Amino acid sequence: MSTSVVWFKRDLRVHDHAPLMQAAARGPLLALVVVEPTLWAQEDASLQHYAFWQECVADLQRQLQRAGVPLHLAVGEMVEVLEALWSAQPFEALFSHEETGNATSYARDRAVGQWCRSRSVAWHEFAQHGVVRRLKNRDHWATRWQQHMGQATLPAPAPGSLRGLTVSQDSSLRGLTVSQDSSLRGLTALPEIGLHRQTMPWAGGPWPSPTDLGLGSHQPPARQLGGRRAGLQVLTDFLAERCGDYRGGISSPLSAPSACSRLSPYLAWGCLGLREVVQATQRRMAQLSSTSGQRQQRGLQAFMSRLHWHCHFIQKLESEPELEWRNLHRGYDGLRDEVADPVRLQALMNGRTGWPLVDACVAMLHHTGWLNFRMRAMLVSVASYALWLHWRPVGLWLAREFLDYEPGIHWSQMQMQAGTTGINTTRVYNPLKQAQDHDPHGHFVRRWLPALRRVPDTWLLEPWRMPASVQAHCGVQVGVDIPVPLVDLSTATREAKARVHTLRAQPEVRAARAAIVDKHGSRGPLRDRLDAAPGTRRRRSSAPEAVQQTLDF
Ligand SMILES: Cc1cc2nc3c(=O)[nH]c(=O)nc-3n(C[C@H](O)[C@H](O)[C@H](O)COP(=O)(O)OP(=O)(O)OC[C@H]3O[C@@H](n4cnc5c(N)ncnc54)[C@H](O)[C@@H]3O)c2cc1C
Repeated sequence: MSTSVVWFKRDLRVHDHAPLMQAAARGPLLALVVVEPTLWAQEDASLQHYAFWQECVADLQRQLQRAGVPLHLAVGEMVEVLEALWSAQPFEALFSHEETGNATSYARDRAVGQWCRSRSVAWHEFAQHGVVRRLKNRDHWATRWQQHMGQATLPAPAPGSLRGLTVSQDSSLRGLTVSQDSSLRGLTALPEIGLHRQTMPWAGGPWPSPTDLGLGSHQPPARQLGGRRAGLQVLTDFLAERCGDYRGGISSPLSAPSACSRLSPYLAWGCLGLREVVQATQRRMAQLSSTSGQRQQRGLQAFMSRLHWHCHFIQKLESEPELEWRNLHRGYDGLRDEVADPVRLQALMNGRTGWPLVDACVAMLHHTGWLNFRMRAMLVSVASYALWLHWRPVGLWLAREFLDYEPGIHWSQMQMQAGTTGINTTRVYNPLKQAQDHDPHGHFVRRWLPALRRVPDTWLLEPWRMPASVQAHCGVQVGVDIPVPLVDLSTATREAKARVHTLRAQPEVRAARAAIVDKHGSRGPLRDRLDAAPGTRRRRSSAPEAVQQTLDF
């Protein structure tokens, strides 16, 4: 019999949780979540993530309590927490899922590995989805994904079945220190650190306040609620009904909020395991009759391909952690200035670019914490081409705005949409064309931008062009109620595309593609589908460069 600590990170559930079950099979365990101030102080973290995380942790605590053990909350840097725990109650093993996180969590994991070796604690890490650690290239990756998803899911521990590890003296854990790195954003003094075992809710107790963690004050008023219970409701509802609208409904920002599954935050924080979602989807597909359930069947097939993409994109960051902050294809270094033009960046972040669909998307995102894929891609495309902003500062802002921020998907997608991977088709979304296609009657822009409610239909696409007489008639002033775009959209985009294409055509830039395809490109029949935007039509051509140049403008 041996004693273990089970460390919950972005896997906040007890179902299909290999670390928990393996630790339980060996003996008593201590279930642990940690508020790590350095992680929360990073520029990609925001208050909505913290609030959602707290809701997930509260739900996890209920799940563990049912299984017979309390959930322990510690506040501090992970190595210091482990050291304090170990001093109070030595343990032999640490169990957790592998995490493909940002540079800070990666460095933290390396430090934890070192600490474990120094204390002869065995660290057992388990794959949480189809991402493969230490992968050399993408050959056979899709087959491995299928195998992983096909394995039986682990049940939740039976009620009262887990044995807890008792820590003798909470007081002996006091006095942990927090990194005082002055570069940390707004980190102020933290409350006394220790190991706490109060029952939920922990309000006013050991949770550090958002201010303590430097997390700002904005919460999207209509964000999704955290926790497994909420995640299961969303899954059930999607599989039962909403999946019928998936195909055809996911591109328009009007239909997408209900046509999309809305599972992303629950997958990002691990309240639901990817394998259980894959298997629930397969079961539902088998249940649906081939005649009456055809629409839903087709929706679920398309949805399944996205579940595949989930891991395909996270794998990129797992295999190349640097893509979080530098171009995947180094030939694109220097293309855009890493220091963003502050006026353009602010206009984008404040939803004041002047292009109605762009500004409406920013307003919706700020209110809900969510946006559908096509609108995310359009935002990044406008930022990267028309506004010529580097993907890194734009990506940091969006990471904070997306409730479902998942570093592997996020940074891979940011680079793909900004055209710096070197292997993907350049996709430039024209926000005016997108508005015509996906919001032809202006319902979406009028919902999110009140000033446009008074603008006549004729001027809805380009309201800044309204003649003075029309402005006076509808009581909307261009330059005050409606911003004037900072650049001429078609000229700026044309110039941006020309710059990218000139660079791409250089022999050394072309030559470097092969190595990137080998490491990151999808293989076989999935190859094109995996990297394509949903609903994007592709030009058929056998010449790779011709495929690369396909433009959606
Ligand atoms: C610039 C940019 C940044 C993005 N950042 C994130 C992010 O931080 N976190 C995140 O989960 N998704 C991200 N996406 C992908 C996608 O937009 C979201 O997964 C999706 O909108 C979430 O809504 P949903 O769960 O209803 O999606 P659904 O369409 O119902 O898809 C189900 C699940 O499949 C996965 N998925 C769907 N689309 C993609 C995709 N294109 N690439 C990889 N996985 C996908 C997600 O896990 C999603 O929850 C980003 C896309 C872009 C263009």
